[in-house]
Amino acid sequence: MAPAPPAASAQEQARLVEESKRLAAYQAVKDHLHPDYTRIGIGSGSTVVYVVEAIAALGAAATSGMLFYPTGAQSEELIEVAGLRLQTINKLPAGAQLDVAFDGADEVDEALNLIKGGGACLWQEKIVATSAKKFVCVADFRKLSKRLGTSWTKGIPIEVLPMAANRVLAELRSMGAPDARIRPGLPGKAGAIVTDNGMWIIDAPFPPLRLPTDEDGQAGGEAGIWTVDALADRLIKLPGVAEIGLFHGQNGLQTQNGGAQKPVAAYFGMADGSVEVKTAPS
Ligand SMILES: O=C[C@H](O)[C@H](O)[C@H](O)COP(=O)(O)O
Repeated sequence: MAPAPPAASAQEQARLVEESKRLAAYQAVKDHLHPDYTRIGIGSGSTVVYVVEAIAALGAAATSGMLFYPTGAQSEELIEVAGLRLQTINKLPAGAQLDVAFDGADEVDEALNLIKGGGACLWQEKIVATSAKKFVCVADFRKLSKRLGTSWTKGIPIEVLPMAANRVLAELRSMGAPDARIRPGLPGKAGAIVTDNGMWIIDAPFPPLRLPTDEDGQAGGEAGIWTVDALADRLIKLPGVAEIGLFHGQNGLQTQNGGAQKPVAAYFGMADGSVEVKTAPS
């Protein structure tokens, strides 16, 4: 039997991950940013950096007629530094939609449900994604998963009003996430992390979330086992919860108030240099 190939060094692994993010972003922009688009949503995180890079690389002649809508302080800065035209989602005329929104994810399941908020951005991301005619997800190979909560085990990020955080924590623990905790601030910041919206984040690790097609696909919280939709519907109703990092429901354009939380397509940069595209079931 041939000896197993040596494991990639940490440095090589990090390079692979960055390269796969870049590949996914460039492909997603190529496929989904049409030249006649005028309103583009830009998400948050390290993968979106490459989305903005890919858009800026098209040149001013291609992008000068486009307005870019951020999902927080980081993407606002990315847009400005790239020389793209910044606009706020609050200025979107009534009844109008973004042509497309690009964003990353922490985990994507086979039905294109997402966990988001690993970088403490999720509320504005959900507003921008659901304001778009089509939402496109960009990610690296580590994010591709059969069920949410399998590879992203830090928990579902939940944005909460600080004065209600302990009440929400108690609810989450009784719902099947005994290790739910308030996310601490980064080094140099005492106390909890504070979001762009002045809220805190609770990370709630639940057992992997089921899909309706699973054998136990009706799981509604018995013994802490949930489907994505049942858990999301319960979480968003907890008093004190501002928004949740589960993007779920239907794919594609759906309501009169906006589009879907789930992407129409998810682009994954793979370790072998290819890009795998998963599209929403019609
Ligand atoms: O809070 C952060 C956002 O939801 C990000 O889009 C998500 O965490 C993915 O980030 P990254 O592209 O850095 O993995």
